[in-house]
Amino acid sequence: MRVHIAADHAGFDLKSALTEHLSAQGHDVVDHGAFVYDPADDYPAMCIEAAEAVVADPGSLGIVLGGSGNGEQIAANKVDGVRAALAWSVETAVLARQHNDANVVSLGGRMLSLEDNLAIVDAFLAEPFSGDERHARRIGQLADYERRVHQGA
Ligand SMILES: O=C[C@H](O)[C@H](O)[C@H](O)COP(=O)(O)O
Repeated sequence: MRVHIAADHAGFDLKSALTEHLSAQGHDVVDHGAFVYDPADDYPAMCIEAAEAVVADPGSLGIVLGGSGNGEQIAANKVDGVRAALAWSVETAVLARQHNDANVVSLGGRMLSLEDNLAIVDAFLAEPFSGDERHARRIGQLADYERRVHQGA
C-alpha cells in the first residue's frame, strides 16, 4: 500500500522509524517532509501536502506526526475528502478505519512509546472500513457538507 507521511520536528524521529518499519513490510512510503530536523519548523504545510496526496491517490492512506498529533490532525482535516483521526491506542486506530473510514491517522510522538505508535499504525493500515450503512451514512453527511459549503454544489 502507498502511505503518504509527514511530520514536524516533534514527530521527526518517529517518521524515520515508521518509514523503516513500513518499508520493511513492503509498503511504499512517500515522504512529504520535514526533510531535515528543524526545531522551529511548522506542521501545517507538510501535513496539508500529505493529506492532499492521499486524496489524489485513491487507495492510499496517510500518516501525520507531531508532538501530540493534534495540530497535524487539524491541518489534515482542512483538506476536502480527508478524514483524519487522532489515534492514541490500537482500538482508536481500528475504530477510525471501521467506523470512520479514516484515510489519515495522526499520532503524537511525545505521547506514546515507539512500540505503541508502531502497533497503532500497523492496526490502522490493516483494518478495513466496515461498510456498515450507519457509518457510510454519517461519512456521506460530511462529504455533503464539503460539497455544499466548500464547493458550492
Ligand atoms: O499540535 C501540534 C504538535 O503537537 C506540534 O508538534 C507541537 O505543538 C510542537 O511543539 P513545539 O514547537 O513546542 O516543539
